[in-house]
Amino acid sequence: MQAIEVSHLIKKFGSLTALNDINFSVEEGETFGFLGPNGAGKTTTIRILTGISRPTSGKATIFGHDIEHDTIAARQSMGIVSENSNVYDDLTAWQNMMFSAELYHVGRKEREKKANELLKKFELYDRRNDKAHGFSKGMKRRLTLAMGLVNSPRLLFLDEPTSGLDVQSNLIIRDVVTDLVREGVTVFLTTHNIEEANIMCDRVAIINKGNIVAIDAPESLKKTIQSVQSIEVSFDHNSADQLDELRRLPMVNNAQKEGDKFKLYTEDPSEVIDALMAYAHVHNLKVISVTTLGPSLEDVFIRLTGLQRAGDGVHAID
Ligand SMILES: Nc1ncnc2c1ncn2[C@@H]1O[C@H](COP(=O)(O)OP(=O)(O)OP(=O)(O)O)[C@@H](O)[C@H]1O
Repeated sequence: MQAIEVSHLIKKFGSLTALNDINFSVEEGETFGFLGPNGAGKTTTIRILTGISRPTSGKATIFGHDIEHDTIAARQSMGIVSENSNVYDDLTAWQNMMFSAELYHVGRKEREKKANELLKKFELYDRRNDKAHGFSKGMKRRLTLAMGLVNSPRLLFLDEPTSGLDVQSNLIIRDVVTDLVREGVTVFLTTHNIEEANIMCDRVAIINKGNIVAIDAPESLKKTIQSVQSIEVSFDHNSADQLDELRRLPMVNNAQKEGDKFKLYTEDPSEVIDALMAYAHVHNLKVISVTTLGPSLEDVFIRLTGLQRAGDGVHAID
C-alpha cells in the first residue's frame, strides 16, 4: 500500500501559486526526503498532507484515506514533528508527553509505558520532572519528536528535524529515525540539509518554486549529472590570491575553498590535475592531497534549482 499519494495538488495564496500541480507517492516503509530552497513549498505540502491546510485543488491520501474528506482516519496513523516546537514551556517533559498522549487518544496504561520508553530513547528521562522552560533547543526538539511518536505512528512527518541543532541532539534524532525505519515506519522529511537527505533518504524529491523538478534515489540523481566532477586539493601553504588563481586554471568551471582544501569543478578532471601540478610547481607549493570526486547531491540540487554556489554554501541567485 502507498503511505502517501499526492495527485495534481495545487495551493494558491491569492495570486501566488505555492504548489503548482504536484504529483508523487511514498511507499510504506520508505524514507522520503523533500528538498528545496526557501519558499519552495515544502511546509505548504506538509501542512496539506497533515490536514492543517486545505489544497486549492487536487487530492492527497494517507494509507488510502483522503486527507481532506476523511481527515480523522488519515491522521490516526501519523506523527507530526514540526520545525516550530509544540512543547509547552510551563509543563515538565513528562507532563508534555502526557498531554500529547491524551491528544492522540493513547490509553492511560499505554501512555506511561510509551512516555518512559521514549524519554529514555531521547536521553531526556533524567530531566523528565523539569519544566521544558529551561531546555536547550536540541532538548526541546528531542522532546517534540518524543511527543510525535507517542501514538506509535506508521507514518512520521518531520519538518526540518535537525536544523540548527547541536551535534548530540542531531545524532540522537538520526539514530532514532534509523531505528523507526528499521521497524517499518514510513518517514517523510523536509530539509534544507542536502547531506542529511543524502544519508537518510531512500528517495528524494527536489521542489523549486512549487514544482517538483526531480524525484529519485540520491545515487540515481547524481548519475544524471555525471559530467560534473570535482577535484579536492590541498597545498602545504595557502595565500589570499590562491582561490582566484585556481578559478582561472584551464577547464575549471568554478572553485571554492572548503576548510584547508580547494574544490575545483570541471568536466575534465585529468586536464585540471595536470594544470594543478604545473600551478604548484610555478608557485613553489607542495600538493598535500588531491582527490577526484563524483557529483554530489548538492551539485544536482544546484543544477535543478538554478541556485548559485557561494563560499559558505548555496544561495539563491535572485
Ligand atoms: N499563509 C500564507 N499566506 C501567503 N503566502 C504563503 C503562506 N504560506 C506560504 N506562503 C508562500 O508560499 C510559498 C511556499 O512557502 P513554504 O512555506 O511552503 O516554503 P518552504 O519550502 O517550506 O520554505 P522554507 O524552507 O523557507 O520553510 C512561499 O512563497 C510563501 O511565501
